[in-house]
Amino acid sequence: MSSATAERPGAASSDTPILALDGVGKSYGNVHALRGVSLKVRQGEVTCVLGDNGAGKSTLIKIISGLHEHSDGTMTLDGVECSFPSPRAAQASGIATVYQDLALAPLMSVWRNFFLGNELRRGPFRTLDIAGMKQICHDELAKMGIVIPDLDRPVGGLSGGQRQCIAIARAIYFGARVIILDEPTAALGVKQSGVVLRYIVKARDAGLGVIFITHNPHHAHLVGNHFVILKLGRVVLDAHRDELTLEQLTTEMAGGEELAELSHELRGADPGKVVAPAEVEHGQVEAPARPDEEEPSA
Ligand SMILES: Nc1ncnc2c1ncn2[C@@H]1O[C@H](COP(=O)(O)OP(=O)(O)OP(=O)(O)O)[C@@H](O)[C@H]1O
Repeated sequence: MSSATAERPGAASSDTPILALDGVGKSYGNVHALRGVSLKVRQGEVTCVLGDNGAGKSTLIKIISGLHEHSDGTMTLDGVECSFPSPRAAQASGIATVYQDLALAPLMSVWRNFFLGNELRRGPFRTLDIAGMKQICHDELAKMGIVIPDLDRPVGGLSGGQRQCIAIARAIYFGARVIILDEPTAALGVKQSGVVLRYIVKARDAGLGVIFITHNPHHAHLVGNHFVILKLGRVVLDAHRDELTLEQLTTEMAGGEELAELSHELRGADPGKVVAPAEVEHGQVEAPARPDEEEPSA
């Protein structure tokens, strides 16, 4: 397995995915967090990775972003086998990760955050090029349709959606080709989620390969080109947009046939009361006994 830092991958044919995982597994001791996961990320597409708690989404992000190495399978970048020994190596290969906590400094201004750790300097004394940074920050945000009237404002005073967009714009400006978004809409209301979803579409249309990690099939279906559902570390669904309706995606996410069967059972047990599957799933009500399990009456 070659290191991504050792050589920049060569020219790839247009239908080669930017990033591909083939049979990737990851074990922590005897816990198999991921097993046989295959995934293709293409330029100008949004690949949605959905899954419940413990499905393996964070582990997948960690492998692609260079925090953890995979135990099995292969990962290729532009068709060349690779692994990322560190987040810096992944970044150098054009893979940027925007985590939920965003790695933004809330008390610093918008433009300072945009350049955090990559400040522009000029002149013999290498002084900060403040005017240059503000101009670039303004232009880059404007290019993606983000209007923030005062770039000197602390980032902490902006809405969650705006903060997400700044973190995404920053990653794109600093050369990302693949951008991993870790549940970017999870903590947002409907309106703010809309801001971020529009921005995901802009990143896609700018030619990036977007990996959108989410619990929310509605958000995924609005922007996704293809959908992968993880369950207990395995891929249980991999489908393109034209193969899958929102209803099918929602059903698959909710547990698919298992949940339908349970719902059917519960209705059968007491036709007068329809128990929502979600109530059972969240332990709010106990599943009643199946009619065929009931004690025979005396
Ligand atoms: N460092 C670790 N050591 C041991 N087990 C781990 C470790 N990290 C994750 N796991 C296990 O691997 C499985 C997948 O976890 P992971 O965090 O990737 O899931 P997830 O889909 O991101 O879940 P969530 O949405 O709750 O964050 C879980 O069973 C988890 O307990």
